Amino acid sequence: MNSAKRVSEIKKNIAIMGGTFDPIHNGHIETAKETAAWLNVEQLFFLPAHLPPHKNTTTASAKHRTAMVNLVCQQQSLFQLDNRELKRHSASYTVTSLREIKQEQPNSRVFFIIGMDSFLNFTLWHQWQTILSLCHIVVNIRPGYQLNQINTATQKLLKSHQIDDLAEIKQQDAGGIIFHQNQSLNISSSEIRQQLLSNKKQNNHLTECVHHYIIEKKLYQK
Ligand SMILES: Nc1ncnc2c1ncn2[C@@H]1O[C@H](COP(=O)(O)OP(=O)(O)OP(=O)(O)O)[C@@H](O)[C@H]1O
Ligand SMILES: O=C(O)c1ccc[n+]([C@@H]2O[C@H](COP(=O)([O-])O)[C@@H](O)[C@H]2O)c1
Repeated sequence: MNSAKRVSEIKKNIAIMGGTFDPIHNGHIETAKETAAWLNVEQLFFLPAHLPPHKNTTTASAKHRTAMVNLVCQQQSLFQLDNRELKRHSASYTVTSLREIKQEQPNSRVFFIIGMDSFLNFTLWHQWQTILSLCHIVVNIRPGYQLNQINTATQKLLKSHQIDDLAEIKQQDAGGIIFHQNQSLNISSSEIRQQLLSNKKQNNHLTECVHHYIIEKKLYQK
């Protein structure tokens, strides 16, 4: 085999964290940093959902939510915004975004990062089997959500797809599910929206630029 061929076969690892980010908070940011370090990737893409498939509504518009994610990305070179879902006007199915990403970067190995709460419903996701053919799923343990809450379909899925070793999952292009235990912060966007309703001046769970943006644009008020 010549060296050009060997180089072209080297997979680029890509980490993607999708979410509603209504708003993006330190739980997302710290989890993203830790998981990126653990996966040993130089870049992590935040993928804000325009119309989150399993949420009836959002409080802030997709434009504002994406703008807040963008502010965080501008502060840290590790992070990059992927705003492709903003450009689509139908439900923001992950499978559609992953198909596009794999088409753009066929030589990549994609790690899609989700929290345990999202994973508990994974077998309800649109074309979840196809998702597993396009990426690996990294599930971050999140306080309050336990693996013993999974349904039978997910238990079956884990039997055939769970991989416990990071080195082993990197041998495959896709189809693995791996759990990651990090120093999860017990924070959620819904709690933060509640806090913002009662005390707008200070919030320890938001980065300063995001908090400023929220105040400036008068988001999450009554
Ligand atoms: N504190 C956290 N630690 C680890 N993962 C998290 C945390 N908060 C959110 N996530 C994960 O990040 C992704 C995007 O989450 P999302 O934007 O829905 O935030 P959320 O805090 O769960 O929002 P909400 O409270 O409105 O449901 C999901 O996969 C979710 O599981
Ligand atoms: O594609 C789906 O059917 C699907 C269903 C639920 C959630 N997702 C994705 O999972 C990520 C986390 O979603 P959420 O609703 O917890 O913010 C985000 O990227 C969503 O688009 C995707």
